[in-house]
Amino acid sequence: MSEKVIALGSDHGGFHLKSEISKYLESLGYTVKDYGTYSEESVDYPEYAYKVAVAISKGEVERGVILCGTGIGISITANRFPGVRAALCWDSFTAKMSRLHNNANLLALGGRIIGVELAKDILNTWLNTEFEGGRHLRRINKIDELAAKFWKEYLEGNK
Ligand SMILES: O=C(CO)[C@H](O)[C@H](O)COP(=O)(O)O
Repeated sequence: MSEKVIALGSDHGGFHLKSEISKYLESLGYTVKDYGTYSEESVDYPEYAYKVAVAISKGEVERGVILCGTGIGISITANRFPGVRAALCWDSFTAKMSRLHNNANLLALGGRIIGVELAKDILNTWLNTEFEGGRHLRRINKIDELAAKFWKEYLEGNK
């Protein structure tokens, strides 16, 4: 597993920007693992969020970029999976904070909102900002701890 591998996934609404991001990442020396979709034909974003989120959750890839028309649906879906921290960002400040404080392992973008040059700016900041740790580590650990607690109690209550 390498930091230099970036997973990509989108629906049709994010397909165009995903293609541009893929070329840009390769030009920067990253290896792109593209989980689709591969055309502008209409598809359902949860399927592509699932593919990328599972790869992150299982530790097959460390970081990735997911896109739909707004970035909302694909990030909502990805955040259902353990260990996934998908951040919907719209400028370099939100991208920077998503790394510093949230250790976001998925960057979510709106393909119908963000232009190519802005996306490159966001991506550069996101790829090159390290997690601060400290109090933020305690907080991000609580995300999965509380979700696991909920599911344990829920499943025990339904036995
Ligand atoms: O942004 C999205 C989800 O948050 C989708 O890309 C969007 O809903 C797709 O819409 P349509 O089927 O009308 O192309």
